[in-house]
Amino acid sequence: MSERLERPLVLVGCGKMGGAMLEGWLSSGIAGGGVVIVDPTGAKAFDGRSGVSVVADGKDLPGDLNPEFVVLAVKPQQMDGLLPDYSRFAGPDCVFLSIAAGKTIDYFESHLGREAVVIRAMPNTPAAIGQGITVACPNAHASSAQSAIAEALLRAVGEAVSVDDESLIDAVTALSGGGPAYTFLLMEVMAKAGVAAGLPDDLAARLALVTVAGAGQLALASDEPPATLRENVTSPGGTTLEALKVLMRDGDGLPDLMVEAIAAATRRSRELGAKE
Ligand SMILES: NC(=O)C1=CN([C@@H]2O[C@H](COP(=O)(O)OP(=O)(O)OC[C@H]3O[C@@H](n4cnc5c(N)ncnc54)[C@H](O)[C@@H]3O)[C@@H](O)[C@H]2O)C=CC1
Ligand SMILES: O=C(O)[C@@H]1CCC=N1
Repeated sequence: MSERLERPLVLVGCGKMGGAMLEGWLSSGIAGGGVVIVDPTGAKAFDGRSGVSVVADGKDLPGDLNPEFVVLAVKPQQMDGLLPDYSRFAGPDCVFLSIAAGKTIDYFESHLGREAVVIRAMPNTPAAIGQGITVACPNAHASSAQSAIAEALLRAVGEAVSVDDESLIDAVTALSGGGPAYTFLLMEVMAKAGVAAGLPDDLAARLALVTVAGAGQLALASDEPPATLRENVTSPGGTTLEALKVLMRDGDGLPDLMVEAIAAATRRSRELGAKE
């Protein structure tokens, strides 16, 4: 990887998502200027790691700190209260990279100053094992060099896609941001259905877990689209077809349910953005 930060990266919020991304950045060595974590919990999993320091509050950051990136990874509802502590960094040399659901570029510009360099991104938790996917949208102030470093940061934890149309990020949040939860739910309900069909709990849980994970790996490794891979499992007159008749039923089947679910999450992302 050629892009590397030379000045500090400040990570504001080191919870599930911020921590997952930080793990990838530390193992890739991309944060060449060191990392300062701001988290009231003390980020115990990272405190003491090479190149990492931790403070409990943005007000405790050194006065002469000159970060290259400030990554905002707190809950959207916490953002209003803490942004004033970071507005002093806003300017052409510092990128604010937000992963908060709903919070728009305009929101950050209005709190940090219209000149702030802002990139709104939406990652997902498989970032913890380097298999996430993030979609990012930069504002007009982000230079190509800054966008390239942001992309390198995101690639350190999986795939990264850049879009110019920010309005796409709400649906991205619904699809891939929350997507791991839907997949884990699939594992849970498949296991429960297996138990209902007579399998012991442990065996059903293992079958559901390895089947969903294996199917995902197969889909990633294959040149065929998921629909073809599905058809490959579905023997004419066989067992899978009977299950799919239920799952793909018009009106109350999985396709209609998923459209409704993704629409609900997209709507919620827009609502979170609308709240100041
Ligand atoms: N969990 C997920 O799957 C994803 C979450 N996100 C976004 O990431 C953000 C964080 O979500 P999670 O990591 O799930 O939440 P989390 O609750 O695990 O992490 C939030 C962290 O912020 C810390 N925090 C609270 N107040 C703070 C303050 N004033 N200054 C600094 N740190 C503070 C908390 O101690 C906690 O460690 C949210 O905005 C969410 O929309 C985005 C994509 C996926
Ligand atoms: O549920 C949420 O609001 C966050 C955004 C995507 C995944 N988790």
